[in-house]
Amino acid sequence: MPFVKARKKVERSPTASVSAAHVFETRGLTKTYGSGPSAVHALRGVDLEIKRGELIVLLGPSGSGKSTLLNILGGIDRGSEGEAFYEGSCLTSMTDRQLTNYRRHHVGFIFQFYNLMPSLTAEENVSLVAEVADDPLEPREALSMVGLGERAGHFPSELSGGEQQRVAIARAIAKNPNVLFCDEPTGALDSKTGITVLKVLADLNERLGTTVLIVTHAAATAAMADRVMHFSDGAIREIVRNVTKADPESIVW
Ligand SMILES: Nc1ncnc2c1ncn2[C@@H]1O[C@H](COP(=O)(O)OP(=O)(O)OP(=O)(O)O)[C@@H](O)[C@H]1O
Repeated sequence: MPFVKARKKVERSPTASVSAAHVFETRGLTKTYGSGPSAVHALRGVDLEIKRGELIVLLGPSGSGKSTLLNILGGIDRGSEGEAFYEGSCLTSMTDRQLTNYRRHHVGFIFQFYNLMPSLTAEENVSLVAEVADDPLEPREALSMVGLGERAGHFPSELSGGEQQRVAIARAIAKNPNVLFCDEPTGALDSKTGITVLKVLADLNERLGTTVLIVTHAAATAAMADRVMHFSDGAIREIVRNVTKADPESIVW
């Protein structure tokens, strides 16, 4: 029986809220950069619903809007029109302070480049983030969860690319977030190391019930998802539900 975390309460935005049946919901979400003839329509009216504990993979060509959606759901960016809800609270109308709180206490980010501090050990890198969270995991516990408990005292330069990415994952999960946003988490890794990293993400999703969203160009990753959202030209063209989730190790790359 997987251990499912108690959900933390998000600070309510003063405006509309929907029922919190889903961890995320968007309605007619658009994002336009610039204006006039040079405007870029990164999102053209996205409607989606994501349930708690789902593992979602977002696929699509370069420039189709995947990272833009991830950044808006993660509170890094704001939509132009439409609405995005987290646990029933409207992200699109939160103040900057509320969005900062949301990012700090509810979400973890993993990017292609690990952005570890080179002068700090793995444990110190994880501690930095855990210090600002309100219900953090012990840094060593987070490192153990990604299989690096024995490497806590090592510096990034002493770790392989895959190990550094696992430290970055430990740093993200040490906040004990409800949602993990992963933007090309295996983009800088060879396929074997990438599979190790994907396995860690699948394991966290399974064991902690953390909702995981993965943006990737590696189409084979789709097999490990509950649902796959296919993007094209700023819109979701198709959503495919997998009957069974594949173990990342069984995926043929
Ligand atoms: N800050 C910005 N200013 C102007 N245009 C932007 C900005 N950020 C993104 N865009 C544009 O928005 C569109 C969607 O970008 P986005 O990064 O979401 O695509 P993506 O599907 O994640 O692409 P990739 O797979 O290459 O990362 C692209 O045309 C991009 O150039």
